[in-house]
Amino acid sequence: MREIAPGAVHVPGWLTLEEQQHLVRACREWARGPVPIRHTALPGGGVMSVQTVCVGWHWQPYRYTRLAHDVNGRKVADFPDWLGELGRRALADAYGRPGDDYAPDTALINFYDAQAKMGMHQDKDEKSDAPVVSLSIGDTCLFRFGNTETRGKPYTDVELASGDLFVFGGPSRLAYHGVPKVHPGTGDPATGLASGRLNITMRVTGLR
Ligand SMILES: O=C(O)CCC(=O)C(=O)O
Ligand SMILES: [Fe+2]
Repeated sequence: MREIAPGAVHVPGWLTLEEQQHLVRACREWARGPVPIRHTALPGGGVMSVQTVCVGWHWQPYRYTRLAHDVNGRKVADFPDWLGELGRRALADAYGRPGDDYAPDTALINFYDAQAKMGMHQDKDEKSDAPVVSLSIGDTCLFRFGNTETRGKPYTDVELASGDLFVFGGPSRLAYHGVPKVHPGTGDPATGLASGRLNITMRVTGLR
């Protein structure tokens, strides 16, 4: 366990292999629908290189909706209780305090192939300051965790490997972060993911 910045904690190897396998199966199911995984279209006309599917609430730049207007208009899958339970355990382990009051209501599941990246951004479309819980499975990536003021330095580069937990909340909740690189072929196919990287972030939207 390492504190990267105040409120930002990296816990390597947090998920068991069985938990990773369970998450891979769940993500594969969500990727099929009711709202299929897609490269999110950006307002400027571009598309994201990662592929994303959401549960609980659908995220499209730059808001959450119940219906996926930018995909097929359908309602995304419900946020399952077991995922919230995993989120509470993650928070408790990362922060060393009870996570009982943490009630994530959305998860974004990102799939990165060998070329995919994510630019420096803030997770700021949530109307709650509750922490973000991030789980990684598959290929290791370079995760860049910065500051709340600018996309640039100072930042800390962290390698996120399969099974790693990263939590950011408190003074780090609005820190810029991104994924400049995925290291292809570094994941263990025993997770059920033959190639690429999965990242699952749980959040509290603050919406109802
Ligand atoms: O893939 C990651 O580790 C980060 C994903 C992320 O920042 C996001 O979905 O907002
Ligand atoms: Fe993010």
